[in-house]
Amino acid sequence: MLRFLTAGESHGPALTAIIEGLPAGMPIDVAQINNELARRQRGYGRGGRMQIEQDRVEILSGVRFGVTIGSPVTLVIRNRDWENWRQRMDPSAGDDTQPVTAARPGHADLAGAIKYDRQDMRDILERASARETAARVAVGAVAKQLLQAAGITVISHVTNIGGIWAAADGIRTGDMAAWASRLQSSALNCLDADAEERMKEAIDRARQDGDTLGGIFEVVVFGVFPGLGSHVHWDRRLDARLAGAVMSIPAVKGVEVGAGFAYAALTGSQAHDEIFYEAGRGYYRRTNNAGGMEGGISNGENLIVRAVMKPIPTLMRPLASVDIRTKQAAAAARERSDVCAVPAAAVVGEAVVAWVLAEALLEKFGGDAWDDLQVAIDYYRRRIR
Ligand SMILES: Cc1cc2nc3c(=O)[nH]c(=O)nc-3n(C[C@H](O)[C@H](O)[C@H](O)COP(=O)(O)O)c2cc1C
Ligand SMILES: C=C(O[C@@H]1CC(C(=O)O)=C[C@@H](OP(=O)(O)O)[C@H]1O)C(=O)O
Repeated sequence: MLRFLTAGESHGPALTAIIEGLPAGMPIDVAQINNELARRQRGYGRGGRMQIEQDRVEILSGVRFGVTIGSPVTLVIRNRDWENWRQRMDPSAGDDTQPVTAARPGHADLAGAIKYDRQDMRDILERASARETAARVAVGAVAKQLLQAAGITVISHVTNIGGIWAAADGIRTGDMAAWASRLQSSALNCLDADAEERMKEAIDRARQDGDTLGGIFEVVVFGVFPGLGSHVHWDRRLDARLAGAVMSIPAVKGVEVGAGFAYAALTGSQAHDEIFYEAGRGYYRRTNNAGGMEGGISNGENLIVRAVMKPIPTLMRPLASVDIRTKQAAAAARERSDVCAVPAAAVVGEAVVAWVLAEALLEKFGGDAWDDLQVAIDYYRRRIR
């Protein structure tokens, strides 16, 4: 069984992840993990924190000479900002003279303070912060390396920021490598250069107004063979597991698979992807409204998962709130913050999708030893050809 936990506060010393259940003998490329961490830090509209951090992973266990040995793998990402927060975040001593008491609508502050009986909402926001997604991207980067060996690649792109749509339909069927290299040069992880300019202007306007923006990103998975996930029980359905994983990204409020909510306006004959067969190629579809999954099982087409991110809750022109000490009206707390983080959320989306697929892959093929896994995948590929 493949599983992971993360720990760490946003302004604490470090983020930590422990991955258990990786096959022994799997090569781990640290540079590739760091590349994913750097991708998550990019994106027009991010705040001052990303100028401070230069996320890099350290591996503390489970790997020798670049290869897994079957024991739990510990990943650590140190917070450079910790030096500036020691006084207020030290685990053993210190005293915060600036408690956060005016809850930000849209953040975890108030609900978390009530639930955990905290008078300083920093005790909540430090862990609710999407800083945690750096650890998940490191974990996802390891999952991506596992998937690579099976020929599966996960990419993402931004389709909407602040209501501005980017044209990008071709990516769902085209050449993955070409899309990936085009996305590399985009400030917003977006394929439509005109839309990107308008999105950047909208982000500038929001920043000037003390406001924030959300948007939509899409994750596309190339090279998936049929048979990951299962129809036999609710918690084995691949679509359900992917939706849950993507919904767990802070600020994600909706997830679609394939045609998603557009299905409402289609008839059955328009909606479903007709089945064809060609010797050598096998079964295939000319459309992919299903987003590569039927009955909770991958069907061999590209996986397509979209998610909407709500606007960032911390506003420089704060909304009305209440001070939890006095119960008097107060402007919501202001902290250094992003104006828009949809491109970063898209990279996190790739990571969580990669993780779910890695889990499903090992469930299907077993995962004690790297070479056993390759043999099992090769056999299966031959069988379904
Ligand atoms: C990559 C990323 C960066 C984020 N940056 C900020 C930020 O700078 N300020 C903020 O208030 N919220 C930010 N958020 C959103 C909050 O973390 C999120 O809204 C909060 O944890 C409440 O959770 P919920 O929106 O899922 O209810 C970010 C989210 C992501 C995915
Ligand atoms: C630190 C990250 O994102 C943070 C997510 C976040 C939030 O409230 O979710 C608030 C901001 O943190 P800070 O208050 O330190 O500026 C973001 O920068 C990161 O993505 O690595």
